[in-house]
Amino acid sequence: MVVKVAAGIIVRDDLVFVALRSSEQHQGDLWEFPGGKCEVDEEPAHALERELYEECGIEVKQCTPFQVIRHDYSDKSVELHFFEVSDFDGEPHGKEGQPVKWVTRPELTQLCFPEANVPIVEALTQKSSL
Ligand SMILES: Nc1nc2c([nH]c(=O)n2[C@H]2C[C@H](O)[C@@H](COP(=O)(O)OP(=O)(O)OP(=O)(O)O)O2)c(=O)[nH]1
Ligand SMILES: [Mg+2]
Repeated sequence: MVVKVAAGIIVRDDLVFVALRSSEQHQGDLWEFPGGKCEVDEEPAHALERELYEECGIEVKQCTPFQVIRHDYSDKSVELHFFEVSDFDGEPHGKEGQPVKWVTRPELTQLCFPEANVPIVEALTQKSSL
């Protein structure tokens, strides 16, 4: 079974917002682009809006599909729908108590992300602008 996930690359002023997954979560203690699993029959864009409100307290105003990545971890297969989130209402924060930070794109390469995120970090650090 493949788990469908929506994740948001929240950008503002050339900074990207990232959150730390808790140790209890799958791929725990690694940095992530906030998001979560799509519910049954839920479109990824809708899941993105729902998850970013639940986890970061923002309302997405503008988002663009960025990349879809299918990845098989040893214990789980995921299909990650990444979106660029370029406009939103509210100030992103760790609404569920998770550590969060804004980083420059070069700084993304210094952080430990789940394996599936490697192509995303590469794309974000190679492009001159998102
Ligand atoms: N949100 C997010 N998940 C990622 C990223 N990279 C990556 O491999 N994943 C994986 C880890 C998980 O297996 C899955 C996302 O699940 P999640 O734990 O965020 O789901 P959720 O927010 O619905 O959490 P929960 O209700 O099950 O606790 O996708 C990423 O950048 N962001
Ligand atoms: Mg989540």
